[in-house]
Amino acid sequence: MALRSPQVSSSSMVYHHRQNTPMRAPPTALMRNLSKSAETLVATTRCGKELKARKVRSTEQAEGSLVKGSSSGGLPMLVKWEDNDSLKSRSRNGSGSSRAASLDRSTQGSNSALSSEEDNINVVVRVRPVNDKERSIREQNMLEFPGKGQIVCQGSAPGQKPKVFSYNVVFEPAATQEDVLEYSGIKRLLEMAVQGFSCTAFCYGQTGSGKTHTLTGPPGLVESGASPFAADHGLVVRSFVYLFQLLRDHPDCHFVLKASFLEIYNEKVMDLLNPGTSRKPLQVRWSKDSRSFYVENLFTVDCEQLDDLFAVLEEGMRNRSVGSHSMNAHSSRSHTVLSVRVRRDESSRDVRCSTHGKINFVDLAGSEMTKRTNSTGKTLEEANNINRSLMVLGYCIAQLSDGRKKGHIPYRDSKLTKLLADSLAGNGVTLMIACISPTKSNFSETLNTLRYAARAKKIKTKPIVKMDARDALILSLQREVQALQAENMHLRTALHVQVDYDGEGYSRRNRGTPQVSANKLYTLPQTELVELVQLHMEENTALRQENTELFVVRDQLLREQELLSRENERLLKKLEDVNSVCTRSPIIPARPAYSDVGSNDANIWTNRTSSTNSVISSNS
Ligand SMILES: Nc1ncnc2c1ncn2[C@@H]1O[C@H](COP(=O)(O)OP(=O)(O)OP(=O)(O)O)[C@@H](O)[C@H]1O
Repeated sequence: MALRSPQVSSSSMVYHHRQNTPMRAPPTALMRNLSKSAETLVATTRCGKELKARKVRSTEQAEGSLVKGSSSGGLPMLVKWEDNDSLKSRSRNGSGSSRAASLDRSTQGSNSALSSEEDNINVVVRVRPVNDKERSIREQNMLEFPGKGQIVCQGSAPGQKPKVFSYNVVFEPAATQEDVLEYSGIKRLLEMAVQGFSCTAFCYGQTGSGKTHTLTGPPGLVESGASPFAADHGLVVRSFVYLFQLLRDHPDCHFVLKASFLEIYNEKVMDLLNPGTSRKPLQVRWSKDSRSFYVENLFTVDCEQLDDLFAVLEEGMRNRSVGSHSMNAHSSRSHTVLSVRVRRDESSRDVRCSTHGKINFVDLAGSEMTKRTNSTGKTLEEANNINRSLMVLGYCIAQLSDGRKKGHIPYRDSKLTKLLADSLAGNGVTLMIACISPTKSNFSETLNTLRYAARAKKIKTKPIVKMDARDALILSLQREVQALQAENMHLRTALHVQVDYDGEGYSRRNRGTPQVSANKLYTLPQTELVELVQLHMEENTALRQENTELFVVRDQLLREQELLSRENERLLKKLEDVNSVCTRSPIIPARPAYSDVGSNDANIWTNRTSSTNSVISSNS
């Protein structure tokens, strides 16, 4: 197994987060599969930890091709998000246990065909508690939670009607970080990332509404190197722990994890794991192969242990741009994207197949009313850039959610939307966590966020599994061969053609594709792989030809059968005519008949009238 067996059960987990142990070099199995242009770089974090990373010219392009609507052993059937009614919102007293079961269903059906059905973006809302400042000025609470994923916003002016919104789940102010892990649906995303899907969880909302708190906890917690089991840790650390649990549950698979962490600051993409002295921005490019945007030359860290993922998070959190304004002392001044790529190598039958899943955690900078945040100078410039990119995001969401409009979606108008394009309307699985504040002074921003979130709920994506082109080809050819063999067998049986089945396959004249074991397939040189693919293609063609011939024979037989039955009908009709003539004649005996049902001579031809006839003749 490329990945070292993780030790993550809450009781047995060993956590070395603050130790200065260097990360392990990438396993040799991985080295072979990386592009030759990749170079290994070593960076040292501020706490002295080595981040050994591979800088690949095009991380996305090296990832192989897409397989739509196909299945491989172990891929999950896509399950629709639960409807609103089945997911109760978290109550103030902390009850909410019934939701776990309904979300967990998504992991079932692991042998079913992978559907390419559309999937709605899952939208949950988290309401932060009233803070000390708001409490000190006795700010009014504007929100009510009637349950069933609903939020009621009281009218801000007298006589104004309350507005009701509904979502998949609503986390009330009393909800804990653990509740968000359990009931937001993030576990499903992680499970799907392990299965090969591209998944994204992003937090959206106004400044100070709790986005960073939801993802990484209170300010400074991650950087302080707190235990991974600290109650305040956000979704990211909790997801890392859950991810390693999932990997441990698949001992038959090889996993390779790679992580990257970037921020979009003033419309420039910066590498948070390799900030360098000059903070040179990275380019966002379009990949023709994967048909998505990617960041060129992004630092990617091989993560063999849970500890490695924590180091990546900690380093990125130290390097991200944070500022202060009147609404948030630790305000994110950039959008950040933390990505963990999960490569899974699995052997099923004779095929070794690799899937490339991904989980992105996106912490968006909050929208700001610059008047309220009293922004000036640098903070004002940051706020303008943040608001501009969020406006483009909002426009894309509005366009995508309107099923009637099929027009242009302006992804290219900002770096943020370029990088989120695939999550919003592409081939990914997406969770949006809309963060809001409950107080009256934030009312209009809260309404805006709730409207955004309601729109996002209507967006559909079409999740697909990413596989290596070679694996995808061999897998699909083998499936086709199997389907054709089954058809062949069926046709031969129907036509009573002799079939010699030897346990491995049917005895065939020209077919002799070698059965290569899973391990051997992996070690085969390129030339032999090409030969194997060619053999499969030849076998395919031969089976197709034979099946076509069998179909022709079957059609001929069907035609003959039809002719025969017509002839039968004609003869029967003739017999009827003869019989009717006979019954009309007093001297000719009537047609033969079956003997009475139930008599001992059932189904034996008798001629009831023949005895009568003999009587008649004797009488005459
Ligand atoms: N659910 C919560 N429980 C307790 N404290 C919270 C909660 N949500 C937010 N806070 C606190 O409120 C403050 C602001 O939250 P946070 O920095 O996460 O907001 P933000 O939406 O990320 O803001 P910005 O967009 O400006 O970065 C922080 O001190 C945070 O710890």
